[in-house]
Amino acid sequence: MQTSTQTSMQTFGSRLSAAMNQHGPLCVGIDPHAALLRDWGLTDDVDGLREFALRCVEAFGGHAAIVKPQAAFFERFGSAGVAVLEETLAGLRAAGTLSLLDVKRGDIGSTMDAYAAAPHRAELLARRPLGRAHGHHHPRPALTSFRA
Ligand SMILES: O=c1ccn([C@@H]2O[C@H](COP(=O)(O)O)[C@@H](O)[C@H]2O)c(=O)[nH]1
Repeated sequence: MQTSTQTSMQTFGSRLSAAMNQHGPLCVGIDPHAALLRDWGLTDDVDGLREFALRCVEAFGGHAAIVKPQAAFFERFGSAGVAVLEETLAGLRAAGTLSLLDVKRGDIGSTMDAYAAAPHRAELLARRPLGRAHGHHHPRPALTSFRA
């Protein structure tokens, strides 16, 4: 058992390498979009989100090299969703599992839809679109939400 000081003294690369040696080279995504919550028999609200995320922590914590929650699908429920995201990250850390938080604001359609659904209260939001290689569909949900 390592202390947190010993853990923080290791480079991220050496921790990832050790985790991959132990669990294999799999990065598991947590993408709780509305259709997936429904498929799992959960409600598309913050309670359903929390249940989904905690099931993922239970399933993957201690069993995968690294886990990647997609922030968009938590942020769409505002600060309550962000609290679930924090709980998810804390759960992974407690299980000794590395996490990679995906917060890219210029992304594929499904995550841009979720970012656009987040209840921001600003008049404008700065975003950086993906490059041409990823297609041009991504800014549209955000533009639509802010036009409303
Ligand atoms: O180049 C990419 C493409 C997607 N992602 C992330 O993966 C999930 C979406 O996975 P799907 O299998 O398409 O549902 C989402 O979190 C994307 O941000 C990526 O990181 N890089």
